[in-house]
Amino acid sequence: MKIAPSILSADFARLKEQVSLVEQGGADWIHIDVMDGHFVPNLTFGYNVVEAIRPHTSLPLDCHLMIENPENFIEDFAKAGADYISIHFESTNHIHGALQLIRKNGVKAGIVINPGTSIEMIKPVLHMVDLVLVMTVNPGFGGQSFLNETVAKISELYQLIQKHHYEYIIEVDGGIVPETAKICKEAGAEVFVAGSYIYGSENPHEQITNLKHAVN
Ligand SMILES: O=C(CO)[C@@H](O)[C@H](O)COP(=O)(O)O
Ligand SMILES: [Co+2]
Repeated sequence: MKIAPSILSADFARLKEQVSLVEQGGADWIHIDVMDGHFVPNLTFGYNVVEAIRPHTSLPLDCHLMIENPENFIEDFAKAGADYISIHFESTNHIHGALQLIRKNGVKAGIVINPGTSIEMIKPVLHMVDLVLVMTVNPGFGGQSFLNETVAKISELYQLIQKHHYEYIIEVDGGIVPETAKICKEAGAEVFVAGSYIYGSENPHEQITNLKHAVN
């Protein structure tokens, strides 16, 4: 089980320290939310932030691209030091090619499924991903409430791994606190993204420990 703090809720003026803080607190991955103001109604940062963070942590950098036509930036994120690049099914007309391009650049490939997207849509690419990121809120903002109706999708994705021997792991993102993390873990999730629960606290270390206890 892996805990992936999302720097979306970190203090951007002290990003280097904020990344070290969660690394020392037991985080397993660093989750990086990239938003373009088109695919989602919010704007964050680009691959230059990945490049800036890379020398300051040994943890895998998990890049969640909420951008239109992500294929245009995959090489840049790979060169910047991304370990995982996850793209939304709806963000490109060429999902198959974009996922191929991620792996071609030596990076692990993830597909992201929105609360309103059915598993049926992503079935044709499940054999070619290392990760399926299940959005447990609508993408675009931190601090939203967990959507219970997304849990059935985690279970379905987990059953598909058993049935077809797929190699992906399941990550959940949005509204993750110990209670919701436990529900997702029981459904088959292995990676738990948390932004406001960790960085919104005076004691991020304690919050990471709470999440670990809930899922281990
Ligand atoms: O991708 C996103 C939001 O679009 C997330 O990664 C958020 O950063 C999660 O924030 P919390 O719900 O944990 O506050
Ligand atoms: Co995210």
